[in-house]
Amino acid sequence: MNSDQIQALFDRIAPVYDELNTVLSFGQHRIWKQMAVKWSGAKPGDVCLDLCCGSGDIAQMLAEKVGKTGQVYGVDFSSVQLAVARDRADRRCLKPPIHWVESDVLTLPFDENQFDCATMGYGLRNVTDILLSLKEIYRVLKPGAKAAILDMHRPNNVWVRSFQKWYLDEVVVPAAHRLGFTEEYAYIAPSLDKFPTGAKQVSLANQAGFVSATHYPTAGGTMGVLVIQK
Ligand SMILES: C/C(=C\Cc1cc(O)c2ccccc2c1O)CCC[C@H](C)CCC[C@H](C)CCCC(C)C
Ligand SMILES: C[S@@+](CC[C@H](N)C(=O)[O-])C[C@H]1O[C@@H](n2cnc3c(N)ncnc32)[C@H](O)[C@@H]1O
Repeated sequence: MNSDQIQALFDRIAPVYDELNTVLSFGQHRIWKQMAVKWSGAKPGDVCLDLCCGSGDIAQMLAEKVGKTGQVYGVDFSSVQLAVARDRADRRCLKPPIHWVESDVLTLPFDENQFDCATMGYGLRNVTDILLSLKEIYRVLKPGAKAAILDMHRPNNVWVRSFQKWYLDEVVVPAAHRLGFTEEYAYIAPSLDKFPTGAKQVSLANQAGFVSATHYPTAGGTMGVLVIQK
């Protein structure tokens, strides 16, 4: 899929996105997202960036962490996801208010060395150029700052991998089919098949210039968080 097709896909599924994530992950996605926020090192007063923010779960968690002296920027190229994000955050009257930015994360509209931390949830697997995306994150982070990148992962254990494939094909796609989004959710499995493993992600992060990079598998290896430091 090219970038326009990915953007259109996330525009289309925006109305069902949050609820399906909660149902299909049994609410666990919020725990995985909190892990990424914690490992990004976000603290009160920080200026943080949430890339591929979608409907804004992680940006909201960052806003709670940085408090009213901090700032949070949520970036996504799907205007419909951003509208959902803005609406959800407005209803919570968060302090600080989150700056919602419509942009491609491969060409971020920010100067270099601007952010104290960054997060990305389920975004890296969807960008068309992973190395370029990591280089852009590197460019906008301050020296010493960290980013935590959460995404699905292919587990090493063959039984868990079989379960994951079965779950995606036989639970996720049929659930989405009932809502009219078969193709959109059928895209997850092949995108995961070609997504680099944790070790390869570490190598790409090093290539992008990060001084340290560690991949932490979670949820039996079906998810992973790549933690990188500039
Ligand atoms: C946060 C989740 C999904 C995000 C997501 C990412 C994408 O790239 C998409 C692309 C296209 C359409 C939708 C999405 C999308 O929603 C929720 C995770 C749901 C997973 C499908 C759940 C996978 C669960 C694992 C097999 C392990 C289950 C462990 C559980 C604790 C029992
Ligand atoms: C699976 S959603 C994740 C949303 C949110 N981070 C979460 O964890 O729920 C992926 C998001 O990445 C966005 N995205 C994918 N590629 C992008 C790109 N190149 N630039 C900006 N946003 C992108 C999509 O529009 C979508 O909202």
